[in-house]
Amino acid sequence: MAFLLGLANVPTRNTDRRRPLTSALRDRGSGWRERPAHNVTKQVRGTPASRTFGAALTTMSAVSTTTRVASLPFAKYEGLGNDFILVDERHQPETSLTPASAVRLCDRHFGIGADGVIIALAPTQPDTDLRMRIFNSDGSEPEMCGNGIRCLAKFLAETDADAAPTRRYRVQTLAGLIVPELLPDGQVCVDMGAPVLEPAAVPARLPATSSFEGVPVAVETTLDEDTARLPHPPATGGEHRWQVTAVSMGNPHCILFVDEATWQWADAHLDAIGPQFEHHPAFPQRTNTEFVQVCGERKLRVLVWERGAGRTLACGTGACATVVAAMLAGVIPRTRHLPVSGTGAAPPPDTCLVYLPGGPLHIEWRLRDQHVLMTGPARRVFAGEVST
Ligand SMILES: N[C@@H](CCC[C@H](N)C(=O)O)C(=O)O
Repeated sequence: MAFLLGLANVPTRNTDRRRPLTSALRDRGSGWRERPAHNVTKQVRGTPASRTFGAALTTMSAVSTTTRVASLPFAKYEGLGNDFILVDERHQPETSLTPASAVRLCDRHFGIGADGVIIALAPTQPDTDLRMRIFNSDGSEPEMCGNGIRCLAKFLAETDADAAPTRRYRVQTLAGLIVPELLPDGQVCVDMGAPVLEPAAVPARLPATSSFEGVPVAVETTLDEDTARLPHPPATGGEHRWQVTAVSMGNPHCILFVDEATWQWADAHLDAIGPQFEHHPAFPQRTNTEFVQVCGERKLRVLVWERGAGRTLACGTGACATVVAAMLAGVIPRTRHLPVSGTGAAPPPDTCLVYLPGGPLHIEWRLRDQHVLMTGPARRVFAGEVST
């Protein structure tokens, strides 16, 4: 409540000089209404009576200033419409924010509005530049966030006014070391590490149906357990069985390859069916869910329901997990390009285009080390200060 009062009383200061805050908010449709700024100055210029009233307001404002809790500088970024509040706390090893404050900041009506809050902290491991923590908009803490880490890299470079044409950051996350790199064209390429495929490690209570390099994997496994409770597209007459592939990119993903009609049905009913997959007993730590349609050679169209955030416009870890699942399931080929001696030609990478509602991501599942590389945009929307 203290936060809400603070937010109502204190005009947010737009520290991004390039753009007025209110126009940025209006443009992005953030749902944050423009509040009248302190109009005390106007009132003190009126009649003696209103001058007194104005003076009283000034005092009230001063009182609320002294009782107000800390003001938190932030910047809001988006990666394909997956939006985050970025906070720089690299001067300390632990964050001052709590899951509850993250929920309030992410609120699209009473807060700044975002899918999550990302905090940059001092590193606690050698050979790393910083530690990242992230809270989903429901206050839960995921292990990783693909779009978020691109936003983090841009935020760090812009905060530090880093003019270097390329910049790599070695970021400590709950999913291990992740390395985003700013490219000269403004995009960010992230080495997301290798996927985790063993069902127990995803974690998913699903039987292994196949193996990949000696590791058991749950590929296109029927969600038998509780199938009756899951919704079914009407066209299937209730006989539909959901086939899922479980992949972790540090965080769990449940990937479903569906036809056009089912994709459209899932899109129309996502708010109802998303939570049923997210909380399905086969995923003991809940799951992100991707409904995927193959829409061309090495092109996938993905609808996302995120654990802890609901429907989002994009999910970077989801796009990576989807490409891994598609190659494991043989939905798209994984070409074993071996360098041909003598030609000198570099083998074409196993790259896919993943179309999310907010736009496309380039994803490569690299043969050399099984790492997944994700390339896409990240952009500052506005910056300001908010009382917490
Ligand atoms: N949008 C993110 C994923 C954020 C975390 C996710 N909601 C979870 O709980 O695992 C991305 O771009 O990867």
